[in-house]
Amino acid sequence: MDAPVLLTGSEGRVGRAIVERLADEYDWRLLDREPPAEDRPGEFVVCDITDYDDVREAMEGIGAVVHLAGDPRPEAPWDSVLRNNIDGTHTVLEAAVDAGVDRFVFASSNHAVGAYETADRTPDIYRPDDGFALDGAELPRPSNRYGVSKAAGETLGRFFHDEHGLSVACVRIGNLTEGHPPKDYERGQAMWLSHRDCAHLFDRCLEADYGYEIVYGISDNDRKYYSIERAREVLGYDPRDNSADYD
Ligand SMILES: NC(=O)C1=CN([C@@H]2O[C@H](COP(=O)(O)OP(=O)(O)OC[C@H]3O[C@@H](n4cnc5c(N)ncnc54)[C@H](O)[C@@H]3O)[C@@H](O)[C@H]2O)C=CC1
Ligand SMILES: O=C1O[C@H](COP(=O)(O)O)[C@@H](O)[C@H](O)[C@H]1O
Repeated sequence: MDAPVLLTGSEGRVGRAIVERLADEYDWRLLDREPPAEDRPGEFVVCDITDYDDVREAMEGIGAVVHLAGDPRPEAPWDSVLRNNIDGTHTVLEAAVDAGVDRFVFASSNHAVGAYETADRTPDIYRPDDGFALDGAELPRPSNRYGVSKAAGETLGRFFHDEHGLSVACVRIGNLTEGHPPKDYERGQAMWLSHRDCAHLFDRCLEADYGYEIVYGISDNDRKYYSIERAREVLGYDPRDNSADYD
């Protein structure tokens, strides 16, 4: 990717995991409603993603967008996810297409499919050797309003791909935890995403060729019940971490 990459939500957990590891790989333009707490590579834009004019200006000359900005709380109230996650994502997509951006990588979530974790399936699905698996082709089944907003973002991406030819990758991120998987939390261990694999996965989303994809953003955990085969096949994702290595 030779053109600059716009990453929204850069001051958050996922944004920092990506940019810290890929600082020299791309010409970054970082965006957040909060100013940077410390030096960041490239340019920095402080604006709210719901402000079309500001976002459109930030898109000038951009080749690809990594869209992370939003309310990440599973318990977030409807007014917040409606504004930040749904209207905000629509605004970023519209500004990207208007600016001629080629590629859009969207931070979706495990909560877009959380309701597949039914009482009869859990906790067994969080353990190795259980046969249940999701592969990204299944319908969304949100477990809360936040998950609804993430499923809406995926569908917005599908529309902008079909309508405008934008390459779109939706990454259903599991549980990003630095240094080791969550402790004493089987769900978190099943869907752990290490910082190293997170940066690698988003790097592949910026480099691979695809039209519209939904993939799972997790490390290669023995406990996983999300398949990462599509990410391997289409993106060349090759995770190096496994939550079982920390048992
Ligand atoms: N951390 C995780 O394990 C997971 C994160 N995700 C998703 O990844 C994305 C990033 O998550 P985190 O980094 O953990 O969240 P975070 O809360 O640490 O970072 C989000 C960043 O977005 C910014 N932001 C929020 N609303 C904004 C707006 N309207 N305009 C401009 N900036 C805005 C915030 O200032 C913050 O710096 C989110 O979309 C979240 O839903 C999905 C699954 C798991
Ligand atoms: O989408 C997200 O999911 C992770 C994992 O969900 P959890 O309910 O098992 O914690 C969550 O940690 C993160 O904050 C959220 O954005």
